[in-house]
Amino acid sequence: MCFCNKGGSRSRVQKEGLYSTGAIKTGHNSVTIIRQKLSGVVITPMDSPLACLMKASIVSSIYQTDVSPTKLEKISPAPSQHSFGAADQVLPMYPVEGTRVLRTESMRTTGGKKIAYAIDISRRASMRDGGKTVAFENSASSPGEGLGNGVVAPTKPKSRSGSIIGAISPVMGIATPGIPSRSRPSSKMTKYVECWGADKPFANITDSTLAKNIGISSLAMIEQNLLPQRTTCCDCSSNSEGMNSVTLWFKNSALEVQFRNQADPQFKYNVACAALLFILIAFIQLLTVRESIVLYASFAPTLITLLLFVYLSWYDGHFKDVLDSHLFSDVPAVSDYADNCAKPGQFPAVLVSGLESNIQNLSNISYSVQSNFTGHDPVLSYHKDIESVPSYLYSSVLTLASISVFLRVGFILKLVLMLLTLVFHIVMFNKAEDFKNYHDSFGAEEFSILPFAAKAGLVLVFLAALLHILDRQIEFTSRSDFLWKDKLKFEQEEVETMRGINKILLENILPAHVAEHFLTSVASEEDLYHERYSSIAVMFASIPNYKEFYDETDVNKQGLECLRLLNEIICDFDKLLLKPKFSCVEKIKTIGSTYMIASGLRPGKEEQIDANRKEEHTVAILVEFAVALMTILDQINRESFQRFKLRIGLSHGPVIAGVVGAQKPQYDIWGNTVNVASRMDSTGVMGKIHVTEDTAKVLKNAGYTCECRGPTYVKGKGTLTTYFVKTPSSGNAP
Ligand SMILES: Nc1ncnc2c1ncn2[C@@H]1O[C@H](COP(=O)(O)OP(=O)(O)OP(=O)(O)O)[C@@H](O)[C@H]1O
Repeated sequence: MCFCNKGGSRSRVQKEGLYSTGAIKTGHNSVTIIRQKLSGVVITPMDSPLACLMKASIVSSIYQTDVSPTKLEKISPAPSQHSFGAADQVLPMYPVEGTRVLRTESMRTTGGKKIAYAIDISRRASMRDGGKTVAFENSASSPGEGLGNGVVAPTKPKSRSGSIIGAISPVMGIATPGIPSRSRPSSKMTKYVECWGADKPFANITDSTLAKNIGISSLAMIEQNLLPQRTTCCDCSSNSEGMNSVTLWFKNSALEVQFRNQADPQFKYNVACAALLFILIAFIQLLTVRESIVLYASFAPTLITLLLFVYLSWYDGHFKDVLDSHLFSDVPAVSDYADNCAKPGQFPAVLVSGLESNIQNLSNISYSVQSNFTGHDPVLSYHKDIESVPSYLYSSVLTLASISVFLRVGFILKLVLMLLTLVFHIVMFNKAEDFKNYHDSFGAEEFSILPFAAKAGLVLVFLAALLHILDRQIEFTSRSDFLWKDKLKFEQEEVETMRGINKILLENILPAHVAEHFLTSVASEEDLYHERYSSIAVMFASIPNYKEFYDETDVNKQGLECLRLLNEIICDFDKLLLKPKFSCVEKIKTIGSTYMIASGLRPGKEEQIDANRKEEHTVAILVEFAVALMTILDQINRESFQRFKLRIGLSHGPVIAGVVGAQKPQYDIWGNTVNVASRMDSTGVMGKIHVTEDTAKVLKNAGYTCECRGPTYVKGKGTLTTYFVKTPSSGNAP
């Protein structure tokens, strides 16, 4: 096998980001092979500062000394000096810049034979840097020094959960990516886990306790950080974090843009109310003011415009299509209105209120002014005119109120509009002859020193001031609300992440459908979780010669290196489970070096398939899985110079599945089928799939060839006729 990364060469190390190989070979030949392998390693330098630091950490972990990046750079390449001698020989270590990090464990002795194995730790230490790796070649030295002494770089097994937690750790505040935190849980968390009982594991995982706690902490956070301590309009700005004290704009411009672009679901109601108000004011004025063509002409355009905007705001989606397709396709401002109208601070909003407030009043007042010049039968209409003067004031009041209430823009723009309205109205009041007449007729008794126009102006100024204060207060509240929601959204995301982690953790230790049960179950449901299956397939795949490999010596850190290799094997087996084809295969557990799996454990799945076909499928898929396991192990053997072989036992039939345990609940299956499958393994032959007669029948129906083994004594069952399934490796593929 070649480690080269050229062309289509099959390098397991390069294909998968996680690997260490171990090799046990006997005698000098094996060592030579290792040497050949090592000299074929791809040389790829790491050049970034981060890479240098990583190099340093790797080197220091290998040497167990502090190696700085500078020191590392000084290490000269000497690939030609690989030295592999006799098994016990002390070999020098040469860090080779640009080659894969490799360690050659010192030789170990098993059964009088000298054994060596090499461990590639480059991937395990996650030393990848843009596809480049650094390599060190080493061999044995005295115990306690260098690589040859069996000291292993402190690499972490990359578990599924580990990687997941690592991936989400920034959100959760877990510092080390990819490494599950093993720190003691907080007392709150401990109490929470203590609720898990034998009868109800994972209890409370979805109940409201956690949510309540989160809710309380949210409220506390809101009180502390968001809600102003004193919410009077005068000092609200001083308490506002992140807001300009005068304009109340957010200091963060992105947040400001976000705030301004918020959709306003109330907009259409505001437009409708503004239109209604206009119609009412117009109606009142029609009753009080002398009718004339000028009056009607001044109302008409405003009314038409307002009604158009009401229509647009209520039927925006539909009308936008019409606008785009036919009427106003050349007028972007109009055709875009449908999109914009729901956002406060947009042009149409200003226009609506502006039109409504000003045109209507201005037209009325200008009519009043104008009536003095047109001389509309002054004798007859004199009394009517001066009696209608207060209605101008009331209309102005309503105008200011409509600007304040219905106009969905910032309070500053509202203030500007109100000031403009005020100035214009006061000027018109002063010019209107009717106001003077009214003052002469009715206003002389109270504050006669002030003309009625001035009194009206004062009223309007006070009103505008009051409305402005209210506007400011409302805007402050809505901005605080926006900030609050923004922070709450962030916290909500965290809660969602927590839920996600819960789910992932559960799904990592339980089959997905069982995890789902615990995540969604309610307290009233049955306490002990269990399922009965009439026909599932169970498989035990053991590596009998792993026992020979396993050894507890100083060289392999009291068995740690052997365990590392087993972990690699199991991890690779686990990866198979992720294939869609094996989605119905469930890993139950590992027992020592035995891998226990079952298929058909998903209630409700494949219901469309009839019972016989389902049975065939569950058994056949396990055989396929077994073949895949064998292929994987062969590959590992090739790369790590091992001779591991799988011995597989398979059976099918009814089982009962359930979750047992309180603090560490475990999903498991029980029944005669499981016992028999286990016995098929223990009485089986290395490299073969051993099955019962019933299972062999099912497999034959599914198209597999089974070779009768003959009567086999099975403890607890007596003598059974058993079969070996023919697989590609056994020469006769089905
Ligand atoms: N859920 C399970 N997980 C792992 N192994 C199991 C399970 N159920 C049964 N086995 C294994 O199946 C084998 C057969 O079980 P059985 O109950 O027939 O015999 P036993 O007398 O309990 O086992 P032994 O004689 O090996 O001690 C046992 O070795 C047992 O460990």
